Amino acid sequence: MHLPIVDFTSPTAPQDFCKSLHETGFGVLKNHPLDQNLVQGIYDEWLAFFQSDAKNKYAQDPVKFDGYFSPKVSETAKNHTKKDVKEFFHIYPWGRYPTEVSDAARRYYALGSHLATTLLQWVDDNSPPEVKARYSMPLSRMLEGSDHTLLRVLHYPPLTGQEEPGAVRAAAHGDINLLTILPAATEPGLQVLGKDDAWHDVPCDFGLLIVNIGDMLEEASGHYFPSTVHRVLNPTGEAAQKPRISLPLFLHPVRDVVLSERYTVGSYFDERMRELRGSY
Ligand SMILES: O=C(O)CCC(=O)C(=O)O
Ligand SMILES: [Fe+2]
Repeated sequence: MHLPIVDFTSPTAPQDFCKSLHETGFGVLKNHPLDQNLVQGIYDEWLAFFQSDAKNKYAQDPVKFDGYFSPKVSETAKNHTKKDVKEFFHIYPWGRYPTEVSDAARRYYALGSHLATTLLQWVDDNSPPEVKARYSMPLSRMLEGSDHTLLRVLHYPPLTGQEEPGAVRAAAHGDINLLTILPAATEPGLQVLGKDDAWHDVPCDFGLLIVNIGDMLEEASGHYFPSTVHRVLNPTGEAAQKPRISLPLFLHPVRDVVLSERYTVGSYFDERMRELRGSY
């Protein structure tokens, strides 16, 4: 499996990027407009936040889904039984936001959402006519007026050796949403499952932006754009002593957007949530 690095500023970027999304479910961009200093600043201040007790003031709301998810309540991926070795904070525009950090993550949320609109326009423009005919509205408009888009700040703590056997940083899963954008994390570890059934490292040089198709866009495109399974492996050797921070932005349309003949965004999401609960 080949994951090409597409130069955002190249005249052929939209086509190259969408070819990669179609063939692998992933697209990797360099020279993109999201400011690296902003991303680095978020990594630094949120690592300090996760290393402090302040996080416990923001315990997650089980209904609204915002706030701090400790390793004890962290996710179990679909069809897995062990909890991932991670903790995270969910940022929504209407949700809680720690006073201990600057507004950088909020600014990133807005910039990332704006870039996602451009990328969805690229996807729309480069969908074959029979795929495009399936979309109930232009893809870039699917995010309009939505406050369901989620910025997740993830902290994978250094390994202690006390982890439950078989538990990993992020077990193999597909993302539920439309599209995910993810700046290269502070450490490697992200892998994607190829059509060859083998795991491949996703390029992780600092400054790259990784974009992947979620289940909702797979459904809306009649599977032309695949939502590819990915995972984050536990590091070994010296790297096991290092924390890892990552910052996925999960783009979510409003609930009444029609994805396909079978699903709206709302009915799709509810079904996936029921399945997830069933797997606990
Ligand atoms: O931490 C990463 O690199 C990826 C995280 C991820 O796939 C997720 O949270 O859905
Ligand atoms: Fe993911």
